[in-house]
Amino acid sequence: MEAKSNFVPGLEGVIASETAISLLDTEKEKIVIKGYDLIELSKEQDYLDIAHLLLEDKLPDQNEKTKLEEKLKERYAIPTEILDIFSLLRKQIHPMDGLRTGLSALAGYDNQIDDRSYEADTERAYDLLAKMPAITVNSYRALNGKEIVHPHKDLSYSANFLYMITGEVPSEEDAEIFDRSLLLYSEHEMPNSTFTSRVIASTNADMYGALTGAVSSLKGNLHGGANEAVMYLLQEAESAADFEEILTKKLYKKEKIMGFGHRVYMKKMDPRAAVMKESLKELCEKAGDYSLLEKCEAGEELMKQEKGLYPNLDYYAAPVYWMLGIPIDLYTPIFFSARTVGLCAHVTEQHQNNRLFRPRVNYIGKPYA
Ligand SMILES: CC(=O)SCCNC(=O)CCNC(=O)[C@H](O)C(C)(C)COP(=O)(O)OP(=O)(O)OC[C@H]1O[C@@H](n2cnc3c(N)ncnc32)[C@H](O)[C@@H]1OP(=O)(O)O
Ligand SMILES: O=C([O-])CC(=O)C(=O)O
Repeated sequence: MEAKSNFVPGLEGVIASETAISLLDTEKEKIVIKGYDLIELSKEQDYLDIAHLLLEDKLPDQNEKTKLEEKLKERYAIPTEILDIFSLLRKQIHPMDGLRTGLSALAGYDNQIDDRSYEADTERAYDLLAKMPAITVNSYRALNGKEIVHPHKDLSYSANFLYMITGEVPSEEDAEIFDRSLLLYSEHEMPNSTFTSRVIASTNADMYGALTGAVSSLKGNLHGGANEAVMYLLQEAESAADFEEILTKKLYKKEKIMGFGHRVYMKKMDPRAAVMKESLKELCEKAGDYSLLEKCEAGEELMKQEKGLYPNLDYYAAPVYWMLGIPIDLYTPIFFSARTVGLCAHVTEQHQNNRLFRPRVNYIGKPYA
């Protein structure tokens, strides 16, 4: 029997790809995006700056930024047939499944679907970036029996996205915080969903197929689905003390606590979570209600003491979304929507420098002759 000795469960630490897009540099404690530190970028830049950086390899100047905003606004609308498809979906499904269907159906409207050139993939990425808010929000609305909502072109990209979600033009502060969350979710090296999209793209499959697979990956609660799970958990508790008790019981039963731990930052707090925690503080201060922050901090302290585990981005993005008035079952679709641009960059890179992913196995089945 052929023995394979280099098996690593979950491919932990295995280098799966070469990339010029991003790196989690654990020694320097930086999330590197195209040579920049994502946390530093989050202080001065907005989500569309990062989108430009990811797709064009440079931060935009004012002229490029204006052009990008105009280009996206021209492409905001999604085909009416896709809106019809949303209305036919079974109402019980999760909005991530609605989003997946809409994204998959978009492939039918791409007249250059067989073109894998850098230029065609980049244009496709802009198209997807432009259309994700309408797909995300309108699939959710159709599942909830609500009228479709059209983009508000006088608003910025993120303010419009939040407006489409809540139905109200957001304050400048709320739009900024929402934008920051999109920026933090935009790209993160090689998580399961990015790996999935690159594996699919490596067969020469198109960008829509690769991203549709990534939606399925990101929906799982060990990945993007954790942000919704965190909010349901926080809702179970009436106070910080109550939250500690709930978590203690779960730990006793050896259950995993959503929003804690990370394959790469296992023994440290995800730096993105620290930024979202500050945003949560701002929102609590504005509301004059610190109860959610108190629960989160109590959970953070308990998990540090009991398990030596720290919050990941989902732990603090969830209460921020709650304070922004976002329905819980949109949290994971928003994460995916924000990640679209990073995924598109990876699919484009994979198409440009491709070798089919086709690993081997360690056979542990019945003996054979
Ligand atoms: C933005 C994002 O997508 S970030 C990820 C969001 N996902 C979550 O928050 C889900 C909760 N967290 C987890 O399940 C994990 O920490 C993951 C999936 C993120 C990383 O998983 P892995 O690297 O495979 O670590 P693994 O699951 O093997 O955990 C190692 C140990 O820590 C424990 N552990 C890890 N995370 C947690 C947690 N959230 N709660 C309780 N225990 C945990 C495990 O039980 C395990 O303990 P053991 O060795 O005694 O069995
Ligand atoms: O990197 C990971 O494994 C998961 C994660 O935090 C992300 O996708 O943002």
